[in-house]
Amino acid sequence: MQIVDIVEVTKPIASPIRNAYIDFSKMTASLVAVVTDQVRDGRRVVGYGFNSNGRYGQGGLIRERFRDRVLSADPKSLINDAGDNLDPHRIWAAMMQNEKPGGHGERSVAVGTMDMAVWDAVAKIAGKPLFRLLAETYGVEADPRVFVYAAGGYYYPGKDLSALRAEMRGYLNRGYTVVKMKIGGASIDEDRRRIEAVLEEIGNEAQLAVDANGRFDLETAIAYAKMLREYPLFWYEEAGDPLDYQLQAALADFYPGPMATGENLFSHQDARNLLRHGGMRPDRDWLQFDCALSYGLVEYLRTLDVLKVHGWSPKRCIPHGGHQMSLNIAAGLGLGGNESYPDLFQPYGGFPDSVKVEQGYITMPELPGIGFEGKSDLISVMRELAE
Ligand SMILES: O=C([O-])CC(=O)C(=O)O
Ligand SMILES: [Mg+2]
Repeated sequence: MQIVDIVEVTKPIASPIRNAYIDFSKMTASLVAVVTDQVRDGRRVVGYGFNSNGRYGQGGLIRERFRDRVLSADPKSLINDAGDNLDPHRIWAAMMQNEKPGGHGERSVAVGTMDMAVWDAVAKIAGKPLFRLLAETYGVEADPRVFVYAAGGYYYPGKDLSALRAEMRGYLNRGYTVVKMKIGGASIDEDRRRIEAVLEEIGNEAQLAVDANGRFDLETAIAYAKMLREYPLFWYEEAGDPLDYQLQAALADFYPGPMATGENLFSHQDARNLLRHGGMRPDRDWLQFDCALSYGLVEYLRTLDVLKVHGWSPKRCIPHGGHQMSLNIAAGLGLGGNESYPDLFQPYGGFPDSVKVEQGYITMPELPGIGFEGKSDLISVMRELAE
C-alpha cells in the first residue's frame, strides 16, 4: 500500500467582500489530491483536501518541500502497525522532517491541506465515514448531529442595512439559528446600526455573533465591548491581534458575555499560550482553531490534548473554516459545532447535497471518507485534479 502521487492546484475563491482586515478580491485556495495505489468499490482511492479561506493557496510550499518528503519516504514507513492503512501521524512526521519548531508562518496551511487529503484517503481505505473512524479510534461516541452557524454579514460595496437584513433572513429561512456578521470595518456608530438592524430582523428566531477579525487595539476593543455588552450576542470574536493574549485577557473585565478566538493560531503551542495567558473562560468562551490552517488533524489532536490539560471541554470548540473536515471532527470527537458560509467560498465549503440544516443542526451522511463525494460541485472539481 502506498501513496503514488500528490497533486496541488491553486484555485481562485475571490469575492468582492471585505472584513475589518482584508478584502477577498484576490483570495485563493490550494486543492490537493493524495493518490494511492488502493482500489475500493472499483475506484482508485484518492484523498482530497483544501485550505480554508482567509489564508492563500500554498502551492509553492507544497511543491517545493512537503510533497517530495512524502513521496520520497520509504512507503513502508508511512503505514500503520497493522499494515492495513496509511498512518496520518507517520505521514505528518515525514512532511515535518527538517522543520524547526516555532515561527509557524504559513507552512501550517500547506501541511494542514495535505493532512486533510491524507485523512480522507485513510477513511476511504477503511471504508468508513471519517467521523466514525475517529470516534472508534479515540474511544468517543460519535454524534452525527452537528450544530452549525451561518457566517456572513461582510462589508460589501453598496450593501445597505436592508441588504444585510435580507442576507440574515436568508440564513434563517435555510434553518440556521445562529448567524454571524463582521464588525470593525466601519465606525462604531455605523456598526451599532448594523447590529441593531440585524437583531431587529432575527428577533427571537436566532442569535447573532460578531467578528472583528483582529482589528482592534485594546482601547477600541474595550469601546466595542461596552457597546456590544448591551446586546445578547452569541459571541464577540477576535477583537484584537490573534497573538495579543494580554489584550484578550484584559477584555474579559469589560465583556461578561461569551468571546471567541483562535482561527489564526496555527499550532498546539500557540493554542496553549492562548489558554495559559489569554484569560479565556472555559464556562462560556469559544475556541475556533481550524485544522486546515494549522497543520491538520494530527496537530489538532495535540491541541485537544492541550485543552484537556487546561480543563477545557472539546464542546467549547467551534472551528473556523466551514469545511466538511471539521464537521467530521465535530461529529467524531465531540466538538461543539462548526462554522458554515452558506453563500461564500463555493464549491469548497458547505455540506453534501442531501444535507439540510434543521433548527441549527445538520446530520452527517454515512459517506466513506470526509464526504466530498456527496457534494456534486465539489467532487467534480476534485476529480479534475486527480482520480
Ligand atoms: O473573514 C474571514 O477571514 C473569515 C472569518 O474570520 C470567520 O469566518 O470567522
Ligand atoms: Mg473570524
